[in-house]
Amino acid sequence: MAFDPQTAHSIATAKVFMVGAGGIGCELLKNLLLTGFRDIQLIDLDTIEVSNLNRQFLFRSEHVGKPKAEIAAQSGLELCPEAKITFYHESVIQAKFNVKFFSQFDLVLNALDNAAARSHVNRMCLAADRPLIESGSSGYLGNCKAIFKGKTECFDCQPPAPQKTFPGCTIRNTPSEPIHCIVWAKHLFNQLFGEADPDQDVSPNTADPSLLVDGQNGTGHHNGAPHQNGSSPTGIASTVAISTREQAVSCGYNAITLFEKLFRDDIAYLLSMEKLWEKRRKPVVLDVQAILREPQAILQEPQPLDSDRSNGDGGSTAGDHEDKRVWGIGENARVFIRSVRGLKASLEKLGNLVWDKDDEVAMDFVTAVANLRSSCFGIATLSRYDIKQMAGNIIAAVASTNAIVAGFIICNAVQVLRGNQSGCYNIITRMFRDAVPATAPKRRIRTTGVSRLDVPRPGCVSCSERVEIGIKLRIASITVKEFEEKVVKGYLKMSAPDVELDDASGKIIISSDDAGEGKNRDKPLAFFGIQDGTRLKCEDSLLDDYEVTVTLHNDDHLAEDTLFLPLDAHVEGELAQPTVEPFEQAKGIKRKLEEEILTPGMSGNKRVALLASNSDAASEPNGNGNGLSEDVIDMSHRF
Ligand SMILES: Nc1ncnc2c1ncn2[C@@H]1O[C@H](COP(=O)(O)OP(=O)(O)OP(=O)(O)O)[C@@H](O)[C@H]1O
Ligand SMILES: [Zn+2]
Repeated sequence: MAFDPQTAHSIATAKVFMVGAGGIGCELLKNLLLTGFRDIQLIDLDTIEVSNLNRQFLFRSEHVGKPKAEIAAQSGLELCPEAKITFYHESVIQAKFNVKFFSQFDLVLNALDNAAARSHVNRMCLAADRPLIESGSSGYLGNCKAIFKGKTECFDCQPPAPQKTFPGCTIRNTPSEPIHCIVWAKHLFNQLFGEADPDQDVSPNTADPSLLVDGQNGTGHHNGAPHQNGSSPTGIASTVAISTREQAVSCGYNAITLFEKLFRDDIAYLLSMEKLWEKRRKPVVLDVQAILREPQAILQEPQPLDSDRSNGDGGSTAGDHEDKRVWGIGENARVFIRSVRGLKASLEKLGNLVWDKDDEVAMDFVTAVANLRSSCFGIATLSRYDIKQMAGNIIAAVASTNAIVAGFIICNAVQVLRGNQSGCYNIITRMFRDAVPATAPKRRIRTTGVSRLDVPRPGCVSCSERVEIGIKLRIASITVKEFEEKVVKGYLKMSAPDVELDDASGKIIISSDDAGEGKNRDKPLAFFGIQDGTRLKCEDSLLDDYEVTVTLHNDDHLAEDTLFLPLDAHVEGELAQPTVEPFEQAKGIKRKLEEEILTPGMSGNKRVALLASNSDAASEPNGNGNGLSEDVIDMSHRF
């Protein structure tokens, strides 16, 4: 009833593909059906967890453990029996969902939670020339935008936001906050049980700039730092020259020996770097035998791990309560010993482990290690629950954000079906502190800013026509594995790459058939006769015609921590900016509405209605008929 007959017909006959049936996906499927969409295919690889139920309302407790895709389809059909809903309980990153598959849809809607899948669907839609509506939420922040091949910015046009990192010296030598010890604990996990990463060294760093005296490097005699293989002034032999992993292997992962190395010997070694502690509080060494002898250590033995422990965002359970208690030092020591034993057994059975916040033993290990290290440095210890939030970068999902984002997906979708690309917007919703009027108590306001879609970024490896790129790297040292992971998969975003020499030999360097298991992966590129100026042909076997030719430029002077540098790499700060700063505009309009329109004393609910109806009215003169004004509207309402 709300749409003109032509739009209503387009909606009823449109064939849409919805990718992801989680927080945004559940809202979106409901919206699609209520808007009149009747031909929907949806995909989700996951099964339903208890912690999903608070916001993923298509699922009920009896569905826990069942596929999200199946139950979403089933609940959707209950809501709208005349709809045709097809579901797939699997990953969208598969050869069977090829360009031909994507080509059958009028519209693809992403409701995903990870960059790899988003980037993949983005590529598939570009290859199939199908409009994509991309969306995401993180706490109170939500975003939705439409992507049209060659006309607007694609998902890969903007590089991902950099992850927050800490200086290596803070992590290895001078932690001062719980998060420093948590990061160290995760690095230690990888060193001991996972794939060792040289950037994640956990042993004392003798090259710490704080040790510099008279411009000398921190390994000399004049700076207070002992030689790497020498004895520290405490008389404890330094252990830093041997890798943490080698030491663990040589002691058979004996938990007590490891404890003594990590929380006694290495701390003593740090103490011997006297310069570090001139202006800082000195750490203390822990005595594991004394800690374990303490009666409270036995009394405070942690509860056995139970299976109903909350996974972070679910309801409250007995395990949940236990998770929020801060352990005593004896408990930390005992959990350390127990988790080292558990992880050692898993390592022997499964090979290298990957840290996962939802793996109970891995999480126990990180909690105990972080707290023990905090105890050495006089930093507050935290509960397992808090450490899990920080270690897992968990940001609580907010149902209202998902609902708003899913609403805007429909706004954009309807414009796509009307063939009105200029009626599609980049929409960002978030909370901020209310500053108006200045005298009133501060309140939190949700504001939604809407800006025009940006044009594609020239040189974007996903959406630009150019398929030739240049890359600077150290050909003699970068391995095939690093090239595949960081350049071909990471930078070129290929899911299942085939790489060969672009010459008469056509020698294969990386094959998608090997699935990352091929031999010679640890050899440097130079091993294959690759040299300065060699060209490589890279193809994604999951895409029919996505091929990039990469010219390799040798550069032995790249910064130590830089593996490669794309020749068209844009400098930070030069990134395309949104054409309007959505929040500034939204804030301005909100202020205007408050000053000019709202009657003082009006109740909260009426304000919401007035703001909403005023937004609708605002669209009239501009005449794009989508309920959104030409450049920006404000949908703010008060909480
Ligand atoms: N490659 C993929 N193929 C299909 N579905 C995917 C893929 N990657 C992620 N998904 C799905 O996308 C959905 C994203 O939803 P959401 O962000 O709400 O995640 P969630 O796992 O349900 O929630 P939370 O992470 O907060 O517990 C998930 O249901 C997830 O299974
Ligand atoms: Zn792009």
